[in-house]
Amino acid sequence: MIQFENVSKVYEHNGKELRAVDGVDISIEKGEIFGVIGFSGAGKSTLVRLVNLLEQPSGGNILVEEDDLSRLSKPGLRKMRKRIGMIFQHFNLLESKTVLHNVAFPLIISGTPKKKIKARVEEVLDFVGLSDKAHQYPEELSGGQKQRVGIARALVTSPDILLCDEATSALDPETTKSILQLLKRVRDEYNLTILMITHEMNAVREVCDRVAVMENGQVIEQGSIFELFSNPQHPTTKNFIQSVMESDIPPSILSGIEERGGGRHVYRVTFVREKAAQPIFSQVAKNYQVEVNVLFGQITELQGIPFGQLVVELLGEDREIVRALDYIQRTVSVQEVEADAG
Ligand SMILES: Nc1ncnc2c1ncn2[C@@H]1O[C@H](COP(=O)(O)OP(=O)(O)OP(=O)(O)O)[C@@H](O)[C@H]1O
Repeated sequence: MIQFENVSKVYEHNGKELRAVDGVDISIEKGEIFGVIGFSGAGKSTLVRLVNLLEQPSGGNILVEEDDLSRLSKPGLRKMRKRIGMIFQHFNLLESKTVLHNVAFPLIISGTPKKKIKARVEEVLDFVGLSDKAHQYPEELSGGQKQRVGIARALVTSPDILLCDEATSALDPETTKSILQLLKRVRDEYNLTILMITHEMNAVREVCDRVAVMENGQVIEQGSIFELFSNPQHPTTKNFIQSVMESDIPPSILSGIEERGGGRHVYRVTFVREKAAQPIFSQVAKNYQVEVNVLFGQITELQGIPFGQLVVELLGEDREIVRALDYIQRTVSVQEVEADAG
């Protein structure tokens, strides 16, 4: 549906070249919610501006289905703009206009007949749950309600792509959740393709099917949410995941390990899929002369798949521990924990 092929965007800055987007290859399927995550300055907004036709790439191609965005004729551009809706971090609503007028605005400027506008605005306001706010003004709404107006306005022209630029970054966690759920409904009921730019891993984890991690204009890693969370490769990806997974061992537990002799038999065990439910440790305790002391951990779900990490200490004779470890490693991934590394 949206294809980035070796896309670059170079700016001149103080006589120097700045590669805001640098050789990006991403392929987004129709009906997919695709996240692009990165710290400030990674190039995410530039990437969005290339899709919403505000800027031209310096190199490479962006295809929307069969259309190459840099080769569109003027009528082609107008048509493409209608196919792309956008929502923003600060909502970008017209403060002096009612909710109804804000949502109707894209149809008014495209010369849609009044009757059609009324019916379509009613429909999308109902979809976002704001039918009763149609005659209120933005300043009378909460942040979440304003973003709902933003979503209704983006949907009113029936686009098939929705671009979300930090759409939940100005909202509290509860409101964020409800907006993300609404975006999921947008995808499910209208079969839109959603490109979501964010620096919040929680938002990505909540709704995205796949994600690309950007740094210095480049995609450093991409894959399904499950792949990235269960087996991140790049330190920046690991950082983002740690921000939501609390995989760091708390200092009090680390110092306890140190006191007991430096973490020789402390391991981080990662469970995925059905293995999270397997009673591995009770088997270990039963079959080997080893006690299992669970120090820290959490089990969660990613895209409906169980995923967990436990930090365990194995107590017993060295020889038995080696045998027990061998058994554990046959089923799940095990990594030794250094007391000072976590
Ligand atoms: N019009 C421009 N002219 C010159 N440099 C630019 C321009 N737009 C962006 N940049 C630079 O390109 C790099 C990427 O910026 P971009 O805004 O795309 O990053 P971002 O990941 O969206 O960050 P943020 O979340 O802070 O907006 C930055 O170094 C930025 O300073």
